Amino acid sequence: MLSILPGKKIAELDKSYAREVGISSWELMERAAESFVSWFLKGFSGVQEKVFIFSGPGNNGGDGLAIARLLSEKGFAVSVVLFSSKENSSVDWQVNFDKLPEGISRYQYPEIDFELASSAIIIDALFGVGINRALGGEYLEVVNTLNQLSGKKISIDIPSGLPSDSLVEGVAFLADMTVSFQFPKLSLLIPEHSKYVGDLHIADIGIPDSFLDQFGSNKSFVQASDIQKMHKRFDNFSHKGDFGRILLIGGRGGKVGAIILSTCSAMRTGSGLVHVWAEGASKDVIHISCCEAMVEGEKILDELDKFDALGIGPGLGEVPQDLLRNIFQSTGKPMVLDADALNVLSKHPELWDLIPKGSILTPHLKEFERLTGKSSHHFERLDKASEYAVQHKVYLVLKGAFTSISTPDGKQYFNSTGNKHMATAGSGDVLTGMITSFLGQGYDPLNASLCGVFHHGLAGEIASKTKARGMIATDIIESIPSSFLEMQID
Ligand SMILES: NC(=O)C1=CN([C@@H]2O[C@H](COP(=O)(O)OP(=O)(O)OC[C@H]3O[C@@H](n4cnc5c(N)ncnc54)[C@H](OP(=O)(O)O)[C@@H]3O)[C@@H](O)[C@H]2O)[C@H](O)CC1
Ligand SMILES: [K+]
Repeated sequence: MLSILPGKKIAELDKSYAREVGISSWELMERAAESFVSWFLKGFSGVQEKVFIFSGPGNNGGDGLAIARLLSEKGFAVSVVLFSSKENSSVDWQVNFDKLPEGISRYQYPEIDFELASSAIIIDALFGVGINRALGGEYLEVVNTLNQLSGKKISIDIPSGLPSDSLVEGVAFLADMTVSFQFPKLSLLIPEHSKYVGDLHIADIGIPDSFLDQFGSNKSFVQASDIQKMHKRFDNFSHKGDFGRILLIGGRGGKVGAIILSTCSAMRTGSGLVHVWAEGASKDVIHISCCEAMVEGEKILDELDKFDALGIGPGLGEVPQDLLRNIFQSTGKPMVLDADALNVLSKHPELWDLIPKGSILTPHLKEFERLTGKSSHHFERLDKASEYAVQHKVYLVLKGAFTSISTPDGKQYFNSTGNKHMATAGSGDVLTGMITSFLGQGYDPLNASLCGVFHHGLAGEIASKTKARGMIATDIIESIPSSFLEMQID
């Protein structure tokens, strides 16, 4: 798992890693440049030959110069635009400046005709994690101009102008793609910055996770290789009881569709037995839509002990708080709480400390706001999520791009799968079914949350390859099996 370190720790990280493995800071920069270039060649080989690199005075600018050299060696027509004098630039910038091959065109700002750059790929190497104030003067001027150009724009490490751990002030580079080194900076994961970041790619520069761990970050970025290890393995003698018996509670009135989505997704996630509590006419509809499920009446609420996990909320509608209170008091097992169950909790904070420890709450941003009040930005929301999880000893899954999972011990995990097409009705109900299913299969609440969120996102990515903007929640469910196949989970 990749630790997410604050920007101000990165210089320290570089220094101590270079010392540990006996390489120079320039060699580490070279690795970063090579990693960027190998990513670049996969997407841009033969597409476009002209590249303009805007290089600032620090090591981000130094990365830009090293990349200029490597791309020029690969046959691209590279130009660099410089801002500071050599002596006012970082040491490794100077080394890379001296290594620039003859064939690279050099411009000293403001002596550049932007007309030349307008048909090129623009690489932003103005500032990285060392930015310490809002853009001003010629940097502001150039970023404003570049932001008007229509060609492909790529940022190295972080779009220039974005601080690594706080909200942007003023102007920042609008990248189509950002290639961040080793781990994503926190700032790249928040919704307010999404228009600057574009598509995010993480470029490995060879610093092992275990080395990053020494820096004691409580935030991590979760990738496929982490998730693979969290899965339980079953064998040929496993029977449906081993895959868990779960109960889903919701689907009242006109919202039966929500609990059907949760039910079908729990089945597709591998649950052995899925029971659904529903009322009135909803029962028949559930039977018809998901014939593998068992539909239960009110009496089942007296038999909660026989279930390995509960998922409560999708399509539940307004219910008296006593329903939740009774459920909380009659089982100590962790459960998944979503949608209308969260709305009951928002109105009744007196229930918060009755929630069984280790339960998983899955609010989207609006539901989270109802629970904890308005936040002025996502950094504040993340802090509140962490506080809530610690205080009430629950897992708080805050849904959205890079869904975060806050834990009772103060850690925060960020998911790496999913895309914009998943913002569709019922997508959250699918997630509830998936997490409840994993919980019922005996995964601990953290692994159930991480695996649920990861496979939900991966299934969404797979479905959107053929459905794109037309994707609906059912398509995500249909792609859950492919997400297991892709990860070689049998
Ligand atoms: N492990 C890794 O991830 C590696 C990352 N690398 C790259 O290095 C940068 C960080 O480099 P650093 O030199 O620390 O910082 P910057 O390049 O971002 O620039 C800092 C310089 O800019 C000046 N500054 C700061 N803000 C402004 C501003 N708004 N306007 C003008 N100038 C500004 C600052 O100096 P001051 O004295 O003026 O404050 C600095 O001189 C990282 O992002 C990666 O790209 C390494 O290449 C390899 C390992
Ligand atoms: K940059």
